[in-house]
Amino acid sequence: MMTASLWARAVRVPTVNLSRAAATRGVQRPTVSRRWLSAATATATQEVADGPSATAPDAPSEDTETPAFSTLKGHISNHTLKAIVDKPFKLTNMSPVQAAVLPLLPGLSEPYSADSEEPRDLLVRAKTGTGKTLAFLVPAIEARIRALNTHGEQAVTDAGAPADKYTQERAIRHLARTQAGCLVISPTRELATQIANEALRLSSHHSGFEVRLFVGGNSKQGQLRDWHKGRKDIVVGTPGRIRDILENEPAVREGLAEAKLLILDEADTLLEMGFRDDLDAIVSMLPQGPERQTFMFSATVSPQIRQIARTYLGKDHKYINCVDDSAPPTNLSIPQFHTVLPEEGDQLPHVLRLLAHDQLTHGTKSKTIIFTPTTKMTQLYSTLLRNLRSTLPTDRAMYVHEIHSKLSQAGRDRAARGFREAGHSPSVLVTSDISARGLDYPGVTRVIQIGVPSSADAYVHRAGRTGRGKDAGSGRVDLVLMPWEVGYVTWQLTEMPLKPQTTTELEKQVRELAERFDNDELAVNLGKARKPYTPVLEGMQEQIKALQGMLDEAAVTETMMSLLGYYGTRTGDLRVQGSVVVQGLKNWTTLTMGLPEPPYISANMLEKTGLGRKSKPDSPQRSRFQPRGQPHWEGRGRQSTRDELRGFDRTARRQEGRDEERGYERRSRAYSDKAGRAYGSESRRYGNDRESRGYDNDRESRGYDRPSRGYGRETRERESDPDRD
Ligand SMILES: Nc1ncnc2c1ncn2[C@@H]1O[C@H](COP(=O)(O)OP(=O)(O)OP(=O)(O)O)[C@@H](O)[C@H]1O
Repeated sequence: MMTASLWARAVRVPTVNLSRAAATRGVQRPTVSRRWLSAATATATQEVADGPSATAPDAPSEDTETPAFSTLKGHISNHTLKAIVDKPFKLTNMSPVQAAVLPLLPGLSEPYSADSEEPRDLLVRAKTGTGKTLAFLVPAIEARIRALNTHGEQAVTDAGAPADKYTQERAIRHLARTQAGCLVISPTRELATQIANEALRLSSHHSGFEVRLFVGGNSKQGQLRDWHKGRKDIVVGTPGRIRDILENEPAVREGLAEAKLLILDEADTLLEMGFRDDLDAIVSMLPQGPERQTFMFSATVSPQIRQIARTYLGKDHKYINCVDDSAPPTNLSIPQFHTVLPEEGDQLPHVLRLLAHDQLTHGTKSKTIIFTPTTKMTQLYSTLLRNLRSTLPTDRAMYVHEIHSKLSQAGRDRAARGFREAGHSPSVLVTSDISARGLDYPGVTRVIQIGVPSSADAYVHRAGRTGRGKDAGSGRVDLVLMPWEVGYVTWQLTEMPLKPQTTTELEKQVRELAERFDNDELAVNLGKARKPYTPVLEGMQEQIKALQGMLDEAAVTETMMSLLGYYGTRTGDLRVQGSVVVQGLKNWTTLTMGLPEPPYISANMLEKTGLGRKSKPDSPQRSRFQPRGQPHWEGRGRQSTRDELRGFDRTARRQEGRDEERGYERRSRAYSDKAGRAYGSESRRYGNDRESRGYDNDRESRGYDRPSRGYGRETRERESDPDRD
């Protein structure tokens, strides 16, 4: 359990004012002890909206300890408090963001009144993994309970009977089934599902409380059936699916038209252009402010986003900033390293050594998330790692999961569940940025980022997948860069506490750990790890070489094309010429992936990616490794080869090499046939690999505390539906 000292070390906690209404009812302000347990590394500020970025007048200026949840007694309902301090959460002390938000209750959860002078809308910024979900769900539940009770009491008054329990309960039941209490929007399906489950856990002692989930990728009909059947206390969803349902389902529109609380989690993402249309459409169908209360939460809130946020928030909203702007935005206690590879070919061995280092440090508890820039890269790397498990101490005991947008929703759910519940075997999750925000996988020991992140904020959120909640203070982050990516650290990640680590340093550390492991000197449980490991480590390069001989050329080509697109918009951030990126990626195909020569890149393609004029005719970089000639083995991404060729590369190919294109296509077809025979349907190849089948059977049935109400499991059986998120 997170100790008070850990939270206290992270920030100073601002005191907060109770609403006038609460104060007049004689509710006591929770006591906040004022004591620092150790030197502060950051400060929290609480600002009045539109005011200067200054510490709130009542923020403590001396050492402060975070308050215990028990101090909320009388401010929140006993049932909610029980869920927090007893089962299922069992928490003792509030995190800084919770200490800033929750003492605003009960005033914060009161229905709108024109007389109210307290700000009711919140914009909240707090570091990753510090419990923002609870900080917004507790007020959401409390507001719902309060609204239901008020409605029930009113019904009794209207009926003229002083204590008519039946009338009261009937009125509550009717309201709960017809009007939604709160709408929570999150950018990804996984995060929405996670929030829905947290809401169920937090409301588990409130009899009959129900949470509805609307996300893409799952059957809309099923979600609508659930909607019509049950209560609508809290509704959680992704923007696309919620908009779709609001626009096309009058019953849902009616129910949500009365939702008095709107919560945007990962608000900065939702306020970016990609989601704004959906968001505007949704907001137009909800009650308008000030009747509607709006909360926005994120770990990253830029001044621009703050400006946009004002459009959706009341003029007197409260900005609660628990991040010290003069300190790094990531969790300081997590060691963060960056490695600039001497050459592109060092990428795969370095990543494998990082995994070996993690296993030799954490044993079977090793749990790593690897972020890659694109979906294709995620597919390719997960395949590579699956086939290179034998180079690691735990050999084939390691599970490799993958999550990206090309996977069916059932596959995504299965992978997320498998990784979340991994406990007795080392696990790796290879993922695109779908998993960068909000997801709370317990016990992640390390985050590896291959290539530069899409922004400094993306770095913060990715890094925040480790060192969370009770694990704050543990974990590690590694950023692995190709030689020409170094400028990103200098120019874009200046605020991050990154330390350089060379490939040679890591190599030495892993070698030393391996020797200690072989000599029985490592106090770490590695299960049935292979011993001695040192010879395996020495043979790693050979194994990589052998695998390269079997790699699917088309998969590598497609991955490179996706990387061209990714880096095409980032040459400014990297401070390099487009031609340097192009050459670097060509080197990656030969030196890391072992192609005998780099794939052809058309002028058209270069233009489309913004990487400049037609690159010089391919100047083959000689691979250090084995040339081709061995049978293909698994072609990730092959399915879309023809589509992609049609999309951007085909014209050029037609102009400059019809024969080549025909050959490429022929190889592609031949491969597809072979793949079909070998692996059956695509879904079997991508979703039902051996590992998945292995853990699904026994883990499927487990769930959260209330299996019948947990989200995310039933999706496996349902048809994936191509609706927008
Ligand atoms: N007061 C607390 N003490 C200890 N652990 C807590 C506390 N509050 C929440 N947690 C746990 O901390 C973990 C992270 O919480 P949560 O997912 O809400 O973080 P977050 O701030 O929303 O992170 P992100 O910015 O990545 O979305 C969860 O496992 C949660 O149960």
